[in-house]
Amino acid sequence: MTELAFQDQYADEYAHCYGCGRLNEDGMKLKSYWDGEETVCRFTADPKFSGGYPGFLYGGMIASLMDCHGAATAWAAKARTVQQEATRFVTASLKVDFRAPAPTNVELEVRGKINEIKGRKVVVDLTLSAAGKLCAEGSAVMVEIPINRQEG
Ligand SMILES: CCCCCCCCCCCCCC(=O)SCCNC(=O)CCNC(=O)[C@H](O)C(C)(C)COP(=O)(O)OP(=O)(O)OC[C@H]1O[C@@H](n2cnc3c(N)ncnc32)[C@H](O)[C@@H]1OP(=O)(O)O
Repeated sequence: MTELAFQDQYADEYAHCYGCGRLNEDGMKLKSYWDGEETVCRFTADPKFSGGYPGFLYGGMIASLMDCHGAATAWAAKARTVQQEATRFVTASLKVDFRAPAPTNVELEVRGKINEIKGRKVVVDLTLSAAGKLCAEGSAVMVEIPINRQEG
């Protein structure tokens, strides 16, 4: 059985994100899934995304991976909790602590854990690891777009 990624279940109008939109031809097309009570997203970064030193990822990309996986985790958490499809979550706040350099050309694992669900807000705790080593951790406040937001 092939499990559908969270991002592949977004409505078309919300599927254009550079990080995770399935309809963005130039994007990274990140995919997030449930793993028990946590969520997981795996991604191997091309060396062109290096930071100041060859072989290691630049910080903006680390934040981007955590951001997109956080938004997808919020979407899935809402869908699982209220048994009703959510619209799309946008990032209100993203905090990242960089604990160790993250390598390029190595599969990275981004994990999400629901910290709080309150109304349209979902707070997600996030980690990013490489070969079991923690490289970054943080949290994101994600807010669901109201259905009529685009019309206003
Ligand atoms: C950007 C959307 C455009 C239109 C949609 C087109 C589709 C796009 C689809 C793709 C999108 C692209 C995806 C991307 O690229 S997401 C990356 C970029 N992110 C954005 O562009 C988002 C810009 N910001 C906003 O649009 C608004 O500020 C949002 C929607 C986030 C909240 O404003 P809104 O007035 O709606 O909500 P609220 O004020 O009632 O707050 C609700 C709850 O959240 C809490 N909170 C809020 N901010 C913060 C904060 N900084 N720290 C901590 N908490 C914060 C707040 O206390 C409250 O919680 P509580 O007090 O009840 O506990």
